[in-house]
Amino acid sequence: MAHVAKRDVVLKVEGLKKSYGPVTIVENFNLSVREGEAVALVGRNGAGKSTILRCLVGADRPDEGTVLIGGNRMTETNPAVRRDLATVIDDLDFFPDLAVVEHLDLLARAHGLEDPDDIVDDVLEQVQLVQQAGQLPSTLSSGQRRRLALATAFVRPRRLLVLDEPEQRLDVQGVEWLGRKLREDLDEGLAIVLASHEPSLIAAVGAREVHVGEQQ
Ligand SMILES: Nc1ncnc2c1ncn2[C@@H]1O[C@H](COP(=O)(O)OP(=O)(O)OP(=O)(O)O)[C@@H](O)[C@H]1O
Repeated sequence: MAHVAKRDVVLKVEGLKKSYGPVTIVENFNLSVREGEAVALVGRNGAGKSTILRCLVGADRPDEGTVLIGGNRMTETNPAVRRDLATVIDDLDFFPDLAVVEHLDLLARAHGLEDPDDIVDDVLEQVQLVQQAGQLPSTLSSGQRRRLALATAFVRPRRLLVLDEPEQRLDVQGVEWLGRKLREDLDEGLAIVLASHEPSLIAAVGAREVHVGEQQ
């Protein structure tokens, strides 16, 4: 069904520039993403997709340009930005002595969810880690660790979800699940930006493709 109401812009990036030493990786990058919209950054290895994502989430500081999330300027310390933004861009560092379920429980409570137990159970089921709920992160397979990383984003409130190659190390069913899950998030009004090399995921999510690094 077409929504008549105009959807809010959740992410606005203007004039982003990032160099490492003398090498400019990204220049004059602009992006606007509304509620219920997904954008996939695509392009060759080294094109600058992760660099852009790192600037969006405050993990790296752009040399020029502005990043607004929910109308607030991106700084990691801004609580309004942190409330709106869920992100999985690197392999997460987990607490070595906290079990899978304890990680998710901690995050859900830290974000003040009313029913943390229900949400944690639900997400554990979605990422198929129910049987591993009591295991420590070091005992998980690499794909299971990836699922736990994704679960940390799904267990908390969010308006904007930023994911860097979320398909990494997921099996075929996992990639299919992720496509459905992101589609559901979009239907609930979330905005999503991902970098991906997996056309089937981009298609399943219905993401608008933005090509990075092709002007050089
Ligand atoms: N901290 C850094 N110092 C120097 N160069 C860097 C740094 N981080 C990234 N680069 C360089 O910036 C370029 C863009 O890297 P980036 O990780 O953004 O690419 P990408 O599009 O995400 O690639 P991939 O598809 O391989 O993940 C690469 O040439 C990389 O070597």
